Amino acid sequence: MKLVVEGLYCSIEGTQILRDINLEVASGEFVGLIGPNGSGKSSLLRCIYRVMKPDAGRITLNGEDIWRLSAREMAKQTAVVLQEMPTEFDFTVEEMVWMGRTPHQGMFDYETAKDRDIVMEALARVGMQTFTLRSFLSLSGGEKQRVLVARALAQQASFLVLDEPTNHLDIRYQLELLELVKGLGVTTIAALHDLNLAASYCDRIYVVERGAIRSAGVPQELLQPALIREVFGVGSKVEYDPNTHKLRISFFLDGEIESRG
Ligand SMILES: Nc1ncnc2c1ncn2[C@@H]1O[C@H](COP(=O)(O)OP(=O)(O)OP(=O)(O)O)[C@@H](O)[C@H]1O
Repeated sequence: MKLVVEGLYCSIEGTQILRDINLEVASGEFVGLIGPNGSGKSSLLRCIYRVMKPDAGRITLNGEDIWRLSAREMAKQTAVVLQEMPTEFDFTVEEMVWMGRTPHQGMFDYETAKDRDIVMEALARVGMQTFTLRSFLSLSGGEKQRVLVARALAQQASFLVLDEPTNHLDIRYQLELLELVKGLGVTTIAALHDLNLAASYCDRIYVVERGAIRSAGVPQELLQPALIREVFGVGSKVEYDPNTHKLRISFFLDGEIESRG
């Protein structure tokens, strides 16, 4: 599944939030969005998963304008994991994950053994298989996050949209979740605050700044101290770790190094 965003403009209540956004996620690619608070990452993702209608521009999945897809087709193709998913009613963990199967079922279809296997496997993959009957609202933030990832897995979508998916997770689950998603080989776009995680898992990264794409590239070329300073206003040291073959970025505020030295 290939995502293309072309010339996207979006405003909320008369204020322009996104301007002239152009980006692509190739089939099977894991692309990250990074940028300061309020830069427009979530708004861009909202346009991509079709809850916000742009003023201008086009978003296509495999060449098809997403606004021409039915809600059901859209739900079959696109799974979304947000930081805070508002839930009006309390469901059990299992029920939450079953919702991922809804777009695949007809109106009079019963749950099949295959659906059940998919749901249980999704729960097992995020380590939540012993929580099936627990109330979703009673879970910790990280447990909720893992259930929402299980729901996305159960949906078996070919395009994943993740908005800060590691927000509530402890370090082990952060790594496991990103390994898991990466291992699916599904086209993915993810807003990530943690630049080290972005550097480790993204094939390419777009930098969002004040509602526009400032730059894009592979992590090793893009994530340089000069860019990090200009975008995030902090100093940084970027090193290549020969053991993990990943970038390791440490951050400091101006004056910190001198005052400690
Ligand atoms: N419903 C809304 N009404 C008014 N302004 C909004 C609304 N939603 C978002 N904005 C504004 O749009 C801009 C972009 O917000 P957005 O949430 O997309 O940024 P973000 O990069 O995801 O931020 P963060 O890193 O803090 O999550 C911000 O200035 C925000 O205040």
